[in-house]
Amino acid sequence: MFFNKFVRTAFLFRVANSWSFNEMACSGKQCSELTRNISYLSQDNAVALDQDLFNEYKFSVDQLMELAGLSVATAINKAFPTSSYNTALIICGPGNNGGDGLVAARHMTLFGYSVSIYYPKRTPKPLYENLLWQCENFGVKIVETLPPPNELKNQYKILVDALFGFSFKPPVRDALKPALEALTESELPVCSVDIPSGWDVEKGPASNNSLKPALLISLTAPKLCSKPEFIKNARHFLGGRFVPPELTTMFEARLLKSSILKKVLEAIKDLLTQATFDCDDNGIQLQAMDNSHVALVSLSLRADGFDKYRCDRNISMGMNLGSMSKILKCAGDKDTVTIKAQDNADTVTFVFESPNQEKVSDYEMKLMNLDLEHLGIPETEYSCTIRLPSAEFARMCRDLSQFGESIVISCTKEGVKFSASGDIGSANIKLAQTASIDKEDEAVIIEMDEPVTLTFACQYLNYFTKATSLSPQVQLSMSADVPLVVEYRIPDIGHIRYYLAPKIEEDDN
Ligand SMILES: NC(=O)C1=CN([C@@H]2O[C@H](COP(=O)(O)OP(=O)(O)OC[C@H]3O[C@@H](n4cnc5c(N)ncnc54)[C@H](O)[C@@H]3O)[C@@H](O)[C@H]2O)[C@@H](O)CC1
Ligand SMILES: [K+]
Repeated sequence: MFFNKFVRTAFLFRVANSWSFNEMACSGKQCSELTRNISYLSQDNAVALDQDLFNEYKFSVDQLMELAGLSVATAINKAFPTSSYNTALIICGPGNNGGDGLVAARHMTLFGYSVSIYYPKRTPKPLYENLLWQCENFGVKIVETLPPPNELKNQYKILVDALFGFSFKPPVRDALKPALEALTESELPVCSVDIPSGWDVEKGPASNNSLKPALLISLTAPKLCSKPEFIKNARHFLGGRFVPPELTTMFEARLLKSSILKKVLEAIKDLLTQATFDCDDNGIQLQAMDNSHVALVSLSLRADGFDKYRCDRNISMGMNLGSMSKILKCAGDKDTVTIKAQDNADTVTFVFESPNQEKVSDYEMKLMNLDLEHLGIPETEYSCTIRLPSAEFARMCRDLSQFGESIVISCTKEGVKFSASGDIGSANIKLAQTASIDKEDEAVIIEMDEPVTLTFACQYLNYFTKATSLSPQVQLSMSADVPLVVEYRIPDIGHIRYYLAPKIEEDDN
């Protein structure tokens, strides 16, 4: 299905959730700001989207056309109000673009315009015939012969270009040339429906003589020719609410158990007050220095570890972890959690569902603009790696921190020793490699190329052990003069790693 592959982008969110039109861009400075991150459809994609709307989403042509025509009339009324532009000529072509023009004619009449239609090549289908019939009954004048282009401005204040839409293939055939000439040569402001007629749907205007619309109303989604470099000073609106809101989400990650996310947050929130979650096809990454710039936290959650994961475009979401933690506290441990975001949005949504779906709650959190500070972590071969039960490590760090501010970790052939000393005395805990590994989770495994002894701040090790509930084992990797890595592998989904620089031996004098 084309939709699912392609069209979950920002602007569709706007289409689905806004009124029947949205001003996306206008002349001057605002233009580039507002259109900067918009995605544009190629001609093939526009046709495929059209088919999806009919076939997958069961819209009827008249339904879409009615909304399209209403949004065209509404945008025109906004850009060219009846107070100054009370007479309009709508030039309708043989296809659906022309049909949009016929619908717009009816609505514009109701808005107070005096509307005429030029409809030279009528397609004998009940849809168009009925629309034309309705126009006549609404008092819309039907023009059979076009006056020369230079005389149009004596009779009309604006022209509406409903001649060709996204199915146009240049060059224009002779029968419709006069209609196009009227649009390009009249010197009246032209309001183009979906595509400025005569333009290449993807490459824009063919030459300097091509139509220069004053207003463009893109329908459903802007096509490539509506990029700012082509439409220059035209005002640009997006019309039509055709897209189911569900499809407008561009990022969605779902975990059957919210407890994993809660635990992840518990494991980082004392070290970081805010952090950026970088999401792409592969999953979610977070990398940040702690508040005092001593330790580095690196979190990786793989896409395949989620029960559902979709990320149509890379996004970075800056989050306040205190706020996120408050929100996650509202989820029951057995609740399913879904994180959702729209492209370009300034909020992220957390949805919690109870196991039997009887309770569904959603929480929207404001995102933050954080400076991205990506630190390359070099691949390092470590002299020692020690794997031990995470609960054991937590307990040792807690116990030893009663003796002093630092813990010395010393890894030799005999085993690994954790020690601390201070005013009340000293403490040493020695662990030897487990002789036989019956239960992997309880094993102590030491791999050593060279003995290493390093000193670390207790406070940070204790922060790291907040991740204990994420994994039964923890791995410590050490080499002389490089940061210690404390790694917790989160089963089936990823890992959290903490990096901490060793303390330099203090000179007693
Ligand atoms: N899918 C959507 O999202 C919607 C599409 N709508 C409208 O539908 C339009 C597309 O409609 P259609 O596919 O019917 O196509 P068009 O309205 O773009 O025009 C096709 C007609 O123009 C003729 N034509 C093509 N190239 C020509 C040339 N070089 N010289 C002379 N005649 C030429 C074709 O023979 C055909 O009769 C859109 O641009 C939009 O305005 C709206 O009605 C509703 C929503
Ligand atoms: K058009």
